[in-house]
Amino acid sequence: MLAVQQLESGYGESVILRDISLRVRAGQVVCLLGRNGVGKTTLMKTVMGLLKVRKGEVRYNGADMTRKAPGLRARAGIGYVPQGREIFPQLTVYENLLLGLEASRDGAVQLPEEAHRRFPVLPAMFGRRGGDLSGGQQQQLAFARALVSKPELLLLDEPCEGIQPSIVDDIREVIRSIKGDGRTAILLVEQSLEFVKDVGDYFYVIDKGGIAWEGEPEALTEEVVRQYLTV
Ligand SMILES: Nc1ncnc2c1ncn2[C@@H]1O[C@H](COP(=O)(O)OP(=O)(O)OP(=O)(O)O)[C@@H](O)[C@H]1O
Repeated sequence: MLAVQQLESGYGESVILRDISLRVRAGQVVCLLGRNGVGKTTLMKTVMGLLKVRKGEVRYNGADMTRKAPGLRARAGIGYVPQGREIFPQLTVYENLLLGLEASRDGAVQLPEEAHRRFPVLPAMFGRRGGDLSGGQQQQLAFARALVSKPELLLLDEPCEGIQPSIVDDIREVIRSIKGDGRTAILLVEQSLEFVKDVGDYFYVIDKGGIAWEGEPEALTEEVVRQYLTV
């Protein structure tokens, strides 16, 4: 469903990604790995349309998205949970969730049950300001907001960063249950190898601007980890 071909992207003069090709198939959880600063977030932003593609292309369900605006990609079914969550601190939890409807493809005006079924802690906090939630709760809110539009592809950038273990477990369960439903594919950036090995179907390792390694969970050996991931 997502096909990235020979993508080049970066900021100003600096080219961060030189030649990235990868695929995400329907219902899969595909994990992006790589040392700090190799460009994982840059790739997520480029797929979402927040950064320009300089060379190469991004195709989604066969359509060329390379020059499309982020809003259009969202309405085509791509959801995004950015690193650092980016919820609206002044808006309530409920209002933050309502914003997720902007990307709905079916013109829905009410929150689908989907939005909080997977995060049972949220309804009790609907009236609270987003900014008053803990980091872990904000992460759950950002995740739930992205699910409001029922995306077919979800870009999840480090959902467990700086989160307490019990919420990491909740997020793991949500990813597993999304995977179980088979309606939403996930492109996941996450530092914890234990976590990605648990939920991932396929892995890409970024190094020096390109895909240095790719494979299935069984192939992600200690040696691969040493070569591309250990600092
Ligand atoms: N807005 C920006 N302007 C200029 N350079 C940037 C910007 N954002 C990131 N970079 C640079 O791009 C490179 C890739 O950053 P990116 O955040 O994509 O890496 P990452 O693999 O996601 O890292 P991490 O694992 O630490 O989150 C880094 O060298 C970073 O300093």
